Amino acid sequence: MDNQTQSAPAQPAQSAQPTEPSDQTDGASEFQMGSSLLEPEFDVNVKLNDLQQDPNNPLYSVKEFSDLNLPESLQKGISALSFTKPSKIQERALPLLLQNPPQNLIGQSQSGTGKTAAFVLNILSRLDLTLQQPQALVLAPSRELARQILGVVQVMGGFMEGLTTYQAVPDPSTRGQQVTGQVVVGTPGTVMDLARKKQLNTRGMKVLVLDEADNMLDQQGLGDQCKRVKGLLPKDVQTVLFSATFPEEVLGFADLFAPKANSITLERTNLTVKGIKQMYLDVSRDSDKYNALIKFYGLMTIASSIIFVRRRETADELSKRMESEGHHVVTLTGGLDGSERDSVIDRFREGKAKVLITTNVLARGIDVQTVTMVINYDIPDKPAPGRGYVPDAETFLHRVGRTGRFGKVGVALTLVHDKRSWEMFRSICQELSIDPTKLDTDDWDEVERVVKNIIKSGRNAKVGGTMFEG
Ligand SMILES: Nc1ncnc2c1ncn2[C@@H]1O[C@H](COP(=O)(O)OP(=O)(O)OP(=O)(O)O)[C@@H](O)[C@H]1O
Repeated sequence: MDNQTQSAPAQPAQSAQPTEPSDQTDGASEFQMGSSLLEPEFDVNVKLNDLQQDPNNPLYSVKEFSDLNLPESLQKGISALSFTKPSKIQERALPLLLQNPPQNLIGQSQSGTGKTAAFVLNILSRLDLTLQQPQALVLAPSRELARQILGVVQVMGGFMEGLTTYQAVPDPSTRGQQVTGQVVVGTPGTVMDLARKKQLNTRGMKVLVLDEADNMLDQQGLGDQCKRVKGLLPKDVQTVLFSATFPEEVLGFADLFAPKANSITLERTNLTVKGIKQMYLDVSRDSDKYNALIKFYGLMTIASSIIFVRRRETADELSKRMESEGHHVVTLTGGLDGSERDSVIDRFREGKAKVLITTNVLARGIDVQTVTMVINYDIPDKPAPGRGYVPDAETFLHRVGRTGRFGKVGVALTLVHDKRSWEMFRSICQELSIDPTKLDTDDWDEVERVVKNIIKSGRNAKVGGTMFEG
């Protein structure tokens, strides 16, 4: 597979993933939406329309895409994706991003609200298609996210004659290749490597985007790489940082990374997505978590589900055990090589695999619209100087945000098994103002009924309308 692609007019570019225009931008095909449990297209659009009329909803906007002064080719790209109206972040960020001279932006919006399209439209509208050189760079924390973003660039830019892209993720088949793609999307390590080997010319770069920016700047290794990459770009590069979370301490260095940026931020109490129904199961021992998981297998396969664990080893053990008992699952961890990872995520997107076990490597950004259930098999934690490991509310929010995308509903189920895990979960819920529903392990039929009902409802009918009270 070639990392460098050129798009033909009126035809989305070829990429690592098929990129047919559909409302699933990541290359997943329509058939995934065909489950009898999912609503007819018409109902889905009517409900999305309702959500977009509600000023309290993150998908609300007063404007139409046609009000945003985008070139016709991009309007066509938007239509190819079946987007009818912008979301709040798209409506607010695009005018700020598109103004000249270009200004930096720090943009925050809940998971699944369309941040990718906001920064991709800005990039595409700033390209000079007559120049065959890198002009925009997007950095993402994982290979899978970089590939997904590239897919959006290619579909959205599918009507721009001569658009070229480059996927900068580790790939032995492209060793030594000179990068000529106008839009480069990759992980910081590979991008730095390409620049060091002079395969990537950074002098013509006009836009730099950090997706999942808080994560990229916060982690020591990644943050250093991002800073080094930025140091290679022209001084006046437009720097754009996007994430669903920007903890206070990160906003400090975000300002240094994107000086004088316009900013769109959210109140801490407003971070959660209302369509994601939060539930938990209280089991008595660590070993009972497995049995609880197995009880959920049927519900997990109604559409697609992701199970998050803390360690690669747990992912491997769980998958071996589940497979040996006849449950079909796939696993994606940093322990696999690049082509294996590509094949796992592609199968999951295509609906060929319905249950994915993974670590935090896929906690952020991944957009697979059929995911109706996220399971926190282990509660996310992070190291804190002098305090050991503490609950990680940001990662929790990103993990559960793999469901409930763009107004859809989803279930987030967290397993607690002892005092410590209970306290960690409680602290996360408090921090995020989540009021989870306890599922009763004595009545599995009821659990099944409740969860099925949520999954069946497809779209969150109205903001604030909770399925469970108390
Ligand atoms: N205006 C729109 N109308 C309809 N669907 C949209 C619109 N904008 C984006 N989407 C769809 O919404 C889904 C979520 O978008 P996206 O992945 O950009 O979310 P995000 O805000 O980046 O989420 P995360 O914080 O999890 O990375 C995608 O499937 C995308 O195609």
